[in-house]
Amino acid sequence: MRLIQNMCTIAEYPAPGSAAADYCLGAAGRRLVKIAVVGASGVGKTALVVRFLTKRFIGDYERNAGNLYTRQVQIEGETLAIQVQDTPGIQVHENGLSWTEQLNRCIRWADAVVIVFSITDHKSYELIGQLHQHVQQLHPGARLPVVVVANKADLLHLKQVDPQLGLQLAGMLGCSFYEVSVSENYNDVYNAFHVLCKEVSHRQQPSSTPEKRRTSLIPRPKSPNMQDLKRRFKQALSAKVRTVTSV
Ligand SMILES: Nc1nc2c(ncn2[C@@H]2O[C@H](COP(=O)(O)OP(=O)(O)OP(=O)(O)O)[C@@H](O)[C@H]2O)c(=O)[nH]1
Repeated sequence: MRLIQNMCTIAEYPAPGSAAADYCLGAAGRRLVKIAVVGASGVGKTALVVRFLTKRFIGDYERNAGNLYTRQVQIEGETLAIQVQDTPGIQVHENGLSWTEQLNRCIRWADAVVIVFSITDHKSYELIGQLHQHVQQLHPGARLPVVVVANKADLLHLKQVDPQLGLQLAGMLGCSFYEVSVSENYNDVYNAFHVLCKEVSHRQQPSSTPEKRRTSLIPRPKSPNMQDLKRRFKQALSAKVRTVTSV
């Protein structure tokens, strides 16, 4: 759903690489992490995004047209600019899921994706596998970091999905998993985004991989200069002459 009282919307569905999309990076010279939040309708995507951005739970929204929000996050001592793209709920039709061009553009734009389902809605859980596959298909050649979030953990009396199933599925897909109640707990929401930002941040710094660090610490042998070579050649020659004379 769409937040009635807009806070820090920059643009709606920015084209990748557009001025709006790179606003944060350009303005502050910070590294930028772009996150898309996807899932079925009504699972709490907007509530999750708003909670992450403002720490507040606001239960009153309009239907989502897809807003882009921004904030800054400290990751391992560095301040990163985070852009979070809220998306409209995935529509399920008789012949499968419908992927709008808007949604595809968002997923292509993103460095990482949050897939949300609600423990009160089994159908929203059933979409996760397809959603994950679709996300990876739109990023051929690069495995995009994805976190699976099971929301509405407070509504135990309406539970249709055991969060344990979410954990298992996320494990099978190679994703992190968080069970949250957006309405009751800020920390879990923050942690889900934080782990994703950290993963993206590490990927953006290929030079800081342990392998690269290790090689950069090994001193390169100095190539001998011509003077040095001449000196060594003379030394070797005179030693040979001495040996020959002494025979
Ligand atoms: N009890 C409870 N309600 C929640 C929670 N998270 C969201 N909701 C409510 O669930 C409803 C749907 O939340 P939204 O954030 O609008 O869901 P959405 O996924 O953005 O929905 P679409 O825009 O239709 O795709 C709202 O009434 C929220 O207040 C939660 O953790 N617990």
